[in-house]
Amino acid sequence: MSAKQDDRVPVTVLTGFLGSGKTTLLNRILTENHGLRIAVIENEFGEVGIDDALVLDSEEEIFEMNNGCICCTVRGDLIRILGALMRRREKFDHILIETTGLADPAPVAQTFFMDDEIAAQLRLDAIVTLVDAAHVLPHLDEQKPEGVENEAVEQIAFADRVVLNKTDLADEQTVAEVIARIRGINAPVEIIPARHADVELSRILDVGAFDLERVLKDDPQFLTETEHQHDTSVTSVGIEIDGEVDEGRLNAWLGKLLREKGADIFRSKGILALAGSDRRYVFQGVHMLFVGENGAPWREGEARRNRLVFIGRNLDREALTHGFARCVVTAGAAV
Ligand SMILES: Nc1nc2c(ncn2[C@@H]2O[C@H](COP(=O)(O)OP(=O)(O)OP(=O)(O)O)[C@@H](O)[C@H]2O)c(=O)[nH]1
Repeated sequence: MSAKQDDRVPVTVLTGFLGSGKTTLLNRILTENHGLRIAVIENEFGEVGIDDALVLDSEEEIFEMNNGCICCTVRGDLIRILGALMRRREKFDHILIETTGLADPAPVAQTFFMDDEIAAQLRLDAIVTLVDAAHVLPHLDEQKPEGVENEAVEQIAFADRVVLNKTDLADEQTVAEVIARIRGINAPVEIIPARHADVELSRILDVGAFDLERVLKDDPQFLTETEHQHDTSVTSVGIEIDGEVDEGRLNAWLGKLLREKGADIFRSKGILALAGSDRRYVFQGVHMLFVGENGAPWREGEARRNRLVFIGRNLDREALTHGFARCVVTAGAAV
């Protein structure tokens, strides 16, 4: 049966390492005029959830799963949300699942084959993996302890489509090297180069690309494997402090921090209240690169609460919390 004859609801799994551009692609999908009604399930890694504020307002239904990783601890929640969606299946045409940057897509994909009720109503359409052309190589090269998987490699191995994103940040030689590495992990995968995840949606949505036979050939245990081990050396530090932030101090602190520790700080993001501004300030960092921009205005009477998260290795919670607290100029209580 071809994907077009199959009347089950197609599901796209968006995966890719921390900071590779999943939310950017999600926002593109949510704002583009494709006529599809999409239900979105979002899973975020980090003690403090930021992505809910980064996903653009849209008509679509969005379910957040922030208290664990979709590929293990909250898989039960995923099944429950899918179950609830199936009971209202006439309300949407497509389901999109954004995994955390540290998720192994295999257990998420398994969900669509191991639960009979789900398998009868939903069809895994494709695993779409975002790859950050500028930052992926060191993550692919990381040596992990025995038995611990390399998530960046797994995400590419399981991809039905790779969106090779951030080609604006990498030179030609690096892009060619990244493509060769992707081919080495997953030879037949379609690779779509992109900037700011500007992909033609017809190349990634409703493409009928997930191929269970191919997966079983590469990984005969796919349908039976239940155990996998995460790299527990990657952790997160979340900070929530009320008050207003001095922009000069913030830039000096964050600039120095990411210059010195950017190899270990894989990802940073935050929603901040800058002194003198009535709009939220959104900052996003991937290793040493960071950008800040104004977001939506604070609502009347809303507490100016700064929320930040750092994800990486060897994070010094106290130094990060104190460093940020020194950028806050009006009195606030650390939470
Ligand atoms: N220069 C450049 N920046 C990009 C591109 N795509 C995304 N970004 C920026 O990279 C940062 C991370 O992008 P996100 O879409 O939040 O990445 P993500 O994969 O959702 O990140 P996690 O939440 O950590 O999993 C943001 O500041 C984006 O604006 C690109 O192609 N080029």
